[in-house]
Amino acid sequence: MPALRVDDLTKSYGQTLALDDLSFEVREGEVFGFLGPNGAGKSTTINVVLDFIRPTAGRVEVLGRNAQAHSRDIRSRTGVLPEGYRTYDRLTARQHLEFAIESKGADDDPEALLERVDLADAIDKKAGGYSKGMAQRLMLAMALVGEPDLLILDEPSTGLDPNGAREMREIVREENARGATVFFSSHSMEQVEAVCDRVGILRNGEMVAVDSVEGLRDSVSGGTTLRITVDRIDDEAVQSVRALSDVSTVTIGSEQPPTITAQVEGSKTAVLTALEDHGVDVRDFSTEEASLEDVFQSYTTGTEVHAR
Ligand SMILES: Nc1ncnc2c1ncn2[C@@H]1O[C@H](COP(=O)(O)OP(=O)(O)OP(=O)(O)O)[C@@H](O)[C@H]1O
Repeated sequence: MPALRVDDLTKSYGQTLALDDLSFEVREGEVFGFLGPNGAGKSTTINVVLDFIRPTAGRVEVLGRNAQAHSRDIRSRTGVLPEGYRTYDRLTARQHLEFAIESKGADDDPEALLERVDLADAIDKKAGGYSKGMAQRLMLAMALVGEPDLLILDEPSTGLDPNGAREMREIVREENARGATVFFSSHSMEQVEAVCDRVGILRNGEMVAVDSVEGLRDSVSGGTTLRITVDRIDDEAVQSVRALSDVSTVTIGSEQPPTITAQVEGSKTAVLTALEDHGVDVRDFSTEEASLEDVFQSYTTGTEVHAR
């Protein structure tokens, strides 16, 4: 049984088609990154999953139950970090957590939860005085109440500094190790890379790719970029590199000493050998994979992106 199953989900807001026949699954026990640019439909999907909004068409099952018919039961087994801040200025962190613990019928210790998110020092301070990052940490602590089977985190790194973002990733790993399925949305490939088993990329309300980070990288990178520093440019040598079946693009840099840059799908040695066979001296070479941001860009803008 998948932890989350979305089937042919469509959501229109008047003329705006926010979700267009969207289907995907999140497996039980995995960390799934839900990526997409602004307006792609991530929050809309999460809001349907939690039954905060109703779909125009389609079906969603969460933890094996229909999202609309069993929303109360689903919410009691799900921890949610919503988009934006929903803290109450006049309540302290302890009071926020006591409220969350009571409404879930859980027995967590507020202080222990706040220690996990590094906010224990502010336990009795009112949330009105919190920074954005502190409010986000408090929201995360509230999501952890009751050891949920499913954690849904909408843009969890919002407002967090690099330390906070790292701690958030650690918590995701800990929760996953405990057995929770984690579904989190992000604009940033970098955020999901470190923790996700699989990533789904949403664009204009449609899933354009679902794969492991490695799989996504392989699918768009067009291979590896091979950058070779040579003693001189020899036209015939360059032609022989272009003629190799594994090589797609070859560009020549005008700096001194000159460089030849080639997109290579297969053997890099064949490229070096082709140059050397024409008497060109290879002084140095380096290889680079496509960055994950390149991968994301290629899926979400439609432009072809090669490894840099
Ligand atoms: N309440 C609403 N009324 C009308 N249109 C809406 C509403 N909520 C979302 N939309 C539209 O639906 C589309 C998807 O929005 P959504 O907020 O789900 O995207 P998102 O991927 O979460 O974006 P972001 O990363 O900016 O949070 C957008 O075109 C948005 O303008």
